[in-house]
Amino acid sequence: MTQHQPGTGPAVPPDAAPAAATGPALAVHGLGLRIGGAQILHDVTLEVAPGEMVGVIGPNGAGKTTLFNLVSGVLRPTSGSVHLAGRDVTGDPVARRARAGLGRTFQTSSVFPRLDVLENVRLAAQTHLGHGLSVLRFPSRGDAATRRAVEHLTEVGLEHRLHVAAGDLSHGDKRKLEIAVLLATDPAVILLDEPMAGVSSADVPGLSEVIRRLHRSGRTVLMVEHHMDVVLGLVDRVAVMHHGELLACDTPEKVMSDPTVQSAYLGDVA
Ligand SMILES: Nc1ncnc2c1ncn2[C@@H]1O[C@H](COP(=O)(O)OP(=O)(O)OP(=O)(O)O)[C@@H](O)[C@H]1O
Repeated sequence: MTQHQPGTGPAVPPDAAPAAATGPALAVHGLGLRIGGAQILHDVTLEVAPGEMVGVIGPNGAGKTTLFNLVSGVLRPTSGSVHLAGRDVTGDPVARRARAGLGRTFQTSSVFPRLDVLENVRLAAQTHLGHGLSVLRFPSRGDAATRRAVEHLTEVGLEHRLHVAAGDLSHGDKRKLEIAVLLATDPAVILLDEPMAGVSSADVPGLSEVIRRLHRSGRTVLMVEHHMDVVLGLVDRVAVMHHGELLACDTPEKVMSDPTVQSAYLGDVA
């Protein structure tokens, strides 16, 4: 098994924190968000170890997206902190967190539909390597960005679709492409925001396998996903949100046998 070493790519971001050998890759402590009179998120504490995959589940409105937005920097918490590899990034905007190694996919597709599959990933690789964001560069197969793009497209199983327009891919393949785009930026921690959203049931097993491979390659992943069977079959631990709080975080087996969690899903918890 290849162990991914975050930040060892050719272009190490100048403000990237050195990986803490023993500490969590991602830690949120006492995280809260209050908007007006409403406490949207309340005192969430969660740590994700390097190489660990944690799923975040919960009923609609539980606070999963809010947690992701606070971790990625889209929202600023009104209490608590976010640390990446031991570095406090609570006050950092999205771009700075991204440079520090936090990569995120979104619920809605974020690829360039008219560019082909290879170009989409090559652009991300080119930018990460410091070569700028231009489709007008004339890549050759030996080009570092192109090689990197092909490598990541192979990792997600799209190596046979390099010259298909991204807009012509199925939802499942678009999600794989988004993951390849993310990998091209060499993220230390990957946030997957509902990767199965809009994906046909026929595409779910293939996409699940891609996510499983991400995990097996040693990457650190935090994933929000509504498909419980998908989450429970993939992750090391599952965090259950309810009414803006973290109800439980443990192995899938322990969490699913927890009476509080069962009540939350049956709607019994106040
Ligand atoms: N900007 C905001 N202002 C007021 N309320 C908000 C705001 N953002 C989110 N909320 C509320 O906070 C709660 C949590 O929302 P959030 O979108 O995080 O839940 P979720 O678990 O991701 O739900 P879903 O599974 O439906 O996507 C919801 O009740 C939502 O209406």
